[in-house]
Amino acid sequence: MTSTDLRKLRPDQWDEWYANLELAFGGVPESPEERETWRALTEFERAIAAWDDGRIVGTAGSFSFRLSVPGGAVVPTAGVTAVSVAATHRRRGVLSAMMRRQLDDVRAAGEPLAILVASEPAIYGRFGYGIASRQLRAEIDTSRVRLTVPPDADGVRLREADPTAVLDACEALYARLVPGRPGMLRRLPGWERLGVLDPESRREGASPRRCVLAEVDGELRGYARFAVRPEWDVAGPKGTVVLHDLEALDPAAYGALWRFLWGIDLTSTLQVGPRPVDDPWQHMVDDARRCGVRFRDSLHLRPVEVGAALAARRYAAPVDVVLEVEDAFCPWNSGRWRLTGDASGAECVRTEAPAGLALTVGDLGAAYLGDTSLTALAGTGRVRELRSGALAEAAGAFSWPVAPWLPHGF
Ligand SMILES: CC(=O)SCCNC(=O)CCNC(=O)[C@H](O)C(C)(C)COP(=O)(O)OP(=O)(O)OC[C@H]1O[C@@H](n2cnc3c(N)ncnc32)[C@H](O)[C@@H]1OP(=O)(O)O
Repeated sequence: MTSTDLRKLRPDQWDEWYANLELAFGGVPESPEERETWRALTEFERAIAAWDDGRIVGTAGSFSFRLSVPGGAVVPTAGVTAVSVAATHRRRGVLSAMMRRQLDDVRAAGEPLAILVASEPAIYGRFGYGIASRQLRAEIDTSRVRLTVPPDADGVRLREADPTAVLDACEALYARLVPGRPGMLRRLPGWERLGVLDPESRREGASPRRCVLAEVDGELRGYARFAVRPEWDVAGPKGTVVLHDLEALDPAAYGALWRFLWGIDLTSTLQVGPRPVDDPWQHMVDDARRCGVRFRDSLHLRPVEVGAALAARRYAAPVDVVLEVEDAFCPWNSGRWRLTGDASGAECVRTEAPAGLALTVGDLGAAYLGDTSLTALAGTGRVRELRSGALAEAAGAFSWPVAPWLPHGF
């Protein structure tokens, strides 16, 4: 397939475009509520359709996000989405052609980063994406595991509310947290709807979504959206609390919300996720083994413009290192870059100076948000130290005290 078969999507072609995507994901149609949400969020200027014989056989799109990066900046970022190729046209290079077009477009738009959530992690490494954040999931036996919350959690008032009625207030609280946690997205209007998108087909026997607010002196300090899946056996109740999302501004509200979820009557399991890998509740329990904690890849990130991407974040320690970057898919990034920076600012410019560290653009993407250590990547042999001391210096600088986390897919 050649790039001439790729065209920008027109609004009247959305149904066919989306049907290709649904078929590639198994063919179970989404609910009208889900379809409407995604149609409304589609940015047609950024959506690609691959055509063959008058039919759409490939889809790809992207959202214009702003991604929170270490240090608090929110950076223009392409959120790659809706990638599919018809089963009849697989493994003929349709995906490769769409990725080529898309990354060229992202570069032309001046966005230094591209991110995605992969259906299968093996797909995107060849296009220069690295795994930049992980997510935690847990299945906690709340009948056995004890939770200890800070004493001031007693001063937090909890109140249940209709999730849709309090959506704006919850979104305003979420927005306050974005700069403090790399990997979160500054959401455009409309994206907050994901928090209450709750089709019955996805509930798996659980209740409609509920929302509990944590307030102190009438001020919103946190919220949790959750559902309850009731279940009974001969021994009695053994229901499950399904936590969808939880945000809090301080430890008191955070503790009060977790204690509430832990203690809902007639339940003995709390299903959690996706959460940050450094979620503090893990240090508030007396038996971490009965919490069924699992981790998996979350955000895949690709520096589209290495210089602008590295200059946009801050560094945990002073760094002055020349990086020899290898980027086979976007060769404009290949070559040597001098990165200087610290916690207050950074610069990354082309240089002819000898390199201290050699790495691929995918490994740079993996390290970018501070989750993947350059030292660990050096252990794979892919990151190579060319100047003594450069690895320790760069690894310390790229690390970050708050783990990156993407709260929701897209
Ligand atoms: C961000 C998102 O939207 S993630 C969603 C991705 N979509 C899906 O998973 C839906 C189901 N799958 C599909 O639609 C298709 O199989 C796709 C999009 C994954 C691949 O499309 P194709 O057109 O077949 O890929 P293409 O022919 O361009 O393959 C390019 C390379 O990727 C490899 N590749 C393709 N799919 C996979 C996969 N699932 N796992 C591992 N490697 C893969 C190919 O083998 C090829 O390798 P090569 O360059 O070494 O020869």
